[in-house]
Parts: sequence; structure tokens; C-alpha cells
Amino acid sequence: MEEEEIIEEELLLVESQLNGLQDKIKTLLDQQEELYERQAQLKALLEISKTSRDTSNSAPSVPLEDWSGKFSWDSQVDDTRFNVFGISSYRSNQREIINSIMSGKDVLVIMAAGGGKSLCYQLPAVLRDGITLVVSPLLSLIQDQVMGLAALGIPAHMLTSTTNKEIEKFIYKALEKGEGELKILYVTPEKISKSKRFMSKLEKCHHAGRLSLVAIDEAHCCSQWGHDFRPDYKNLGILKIQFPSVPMIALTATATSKVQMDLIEMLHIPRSVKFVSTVNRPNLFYRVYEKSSVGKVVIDEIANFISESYPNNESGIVYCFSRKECEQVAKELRGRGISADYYHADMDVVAREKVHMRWSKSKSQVIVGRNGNQ
Ligand SMILES: Nc1ncnc2c1ncn2[C@@H]1O[C@H](COP(=O)(O)OP(=O)(O)OP(=O)(O)O)[C@@H](O)[C@H]1O
Repeated sequence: MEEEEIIEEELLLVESQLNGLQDKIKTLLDQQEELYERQAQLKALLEISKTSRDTSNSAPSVPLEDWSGKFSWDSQVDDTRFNVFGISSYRSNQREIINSIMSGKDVLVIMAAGGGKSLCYQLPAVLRDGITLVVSPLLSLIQDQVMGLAALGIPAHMLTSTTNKEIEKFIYKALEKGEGELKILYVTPEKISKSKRFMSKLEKCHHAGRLSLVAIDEAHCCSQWGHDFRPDYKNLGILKIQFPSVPMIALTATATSKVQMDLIEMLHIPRSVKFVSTVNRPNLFYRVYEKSSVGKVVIDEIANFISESYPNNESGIVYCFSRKECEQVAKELRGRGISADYYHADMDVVAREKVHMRWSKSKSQVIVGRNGNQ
């Protein structure tokens, strides 16, 4: 009994020391974040000061705050926004971003997921002469974008490991000889870092003055400090080195100051105009439910939640930890009358595309996948 009391006493002491340590760690992390913020501000100030010195003798550039002013392309941009994209008004920063790209600037965009980043490069892509190259990390994202653009009548293609030979030939001809209709070309970063053939065609396209814009989607993947670092993104710096005159737009929904500095450096766009929009998403909300410890009950709870909250088959995604779990959960949901398909990296490309298409066309309600579609 006495021994237990001693142990309990020491346990309390250790727990209180741990709590004390956690508070200190939190304070240190807050301090670190503040210092990174300040470091980024100071570096940006230095850069601006250097840039204004370097450009003081050249033609006057548009001051930062004037990207919402009047431009010669205003009516064309508005017409394309409405008649091609079917969008009646701009969201925050979209017009300014489009104007800075149309002016030939490099641009860094930080905008919340779903905030409307795609329009910021797709609209200039339609208006500028030539082909826009878009680098995006995931096949599923690319497929989604290409499908959406095709529905709007915009000639867009993707060149990935899944592209068939005929389309590949069409794309290479468009790049090399300017034949055929191609405005927007999506590739994964591996194409840039691993395909010499592709890079040589791109070089020819640029040489002929037909490469109009380079867009790097999910640009935080460049940075090892980001939450989703992808090694092939590290090689994207080559694009600005090989095509310095082509404006580049880097877009991300999540970038701390440190990640921003990192990706500006890696992509070689030190003079980029930066646009930061609020990350607040008023249409999103989070709710936490206590999970049952019994697997079957959890599935019942998920199924009930879906059928009660989304009685009109509104689509959604269930995230799981493992590929096996994705398959099991999808099967169990189907057994409870919910049209669910699983989606993960072990599936072949055709099967994945089929699932994606079914879901996009509301033929299935739920996709059960893993974070990052792994
Ligand atoms: N100005 C606008 N008015 C109305 N809808 C818009 C506007 N701009 C974009 N949208 C729509 O908002 C949706 C989300 O846009 P988009 O896919 O470009 O977001 P995103 O910022 O790229 O998101 P993510 O980070 O998730 O890729 C799309 O359906 C798009 O058509």
C-alpha cells in the first residue's frame, strides 16, 4: 500500500513536469513562428528594396495596389469570364491576379482550397497567345481539371503516364509545330524531371514563342518545410531557368511564411507579386463525433450520418488510413445501401478513372479514399 502511494506520488510529479514542459514547448513554437514571420517580412523588404533599385531606370511598373485598376484587356477578360467560364463576378483577388499575369509578372497566389485558384491561370491561358503549361501533383486533380475545361469547350489535355499514344503524338505536334488546338497542357512534375523528350518539345515550343504561361499548382509541394513535400517538385526550378521570359504563377492553399520563402527560391521567382487571400471558408464546418470502439458500429454510424444528413445523394468523401480499410469501408457502406466506391494508388489507372467519372457524374455518392489519394 505504502509502495503504491510512493509510485502514485512520483507519477503525479512526472505528469506535472510533463505539463510544464509542454507549455514551454508551445511558447517556444509560438516564438519560432513569430520569428519566421518577421524573417519573411525582412527578406521581402530587402527584395523589394533591391528590385526597386534594379528597376529604377527601366519603364515604370504597376504599383502593387494598382492591380485592380484599368487595363487594356479588361473587356476581353470580362467577356471570357462570363461567356467562356460562365462566372458572373470575381472573387477576392482573382481580377488582380489575372491582371498581373496578363502584364507578364510572376505571381504567387495563396488562396484557400475552393477559393477559385484555377480561374486565375485558366482565364489568362485562354486569352494569351500560345500554350499554358500546368504542373499538378495528382492524376485525379488533373483529370478533374481537364474534364471541366473540356466541358467549357477549352482545348486542354494532359500528358501523364496514362496518356495514350495518339494523344501524346497530338500534344507533341502541338508543342513542336504549333499544329492542332491546344491551349492548356497539364503534366505531373515527373514529366519535367524525368522526360528529356518532353522537355525538348517544350523548349521548341518556347523557342517558337508559343509557351505563354507556366502554372505550378499545389506549389507548397516544392518545400521540404511543407506538409506535402514531393521530391519531383524540387526540379521545377528548371522551368524559370529555361524559360525566363515566360510568366510563372505558383498557387497553393497552404503556405507558411517559411514555405513561401522556400518556394519562391526554388522556383526562381524572387520578384513575384504575392496575393494572399483569407483562408477562412465560411461554407466549411467541422464536427467531431465520438467513435464507437466496435468496427461494425462505426460503419453503421457513418452510414446513418450520410443517409440522414445527405438524403438527396449529395456527394462526399470518406477518408481512411489504409488502402485495405478503404475497400472494406466502401463494401460495408454499399451493404447499407449507400453507393460507395473505393479509390487508392493500388488500383490501375482505368479503374481509378472509372471511379472518378462515376462520382463526378453523381452516379456514385461516396468515394472512400486516403489522404492525398495514395
Ligand atoms: N468568381 C467565381 N464565382 C463563382 N464561382 C467561382 C469563381 N471562381 C471560381 N469559382 C468556382 O469555385 C469552385 C472552386 O474553384 P477552384 O477549383 O479553382 O478552387 P481552388 O482554389 O483551385 O481549390 P483547390 O485548392 O481545392 O484546388 C469551382 O467550381 C469554380 O468554378
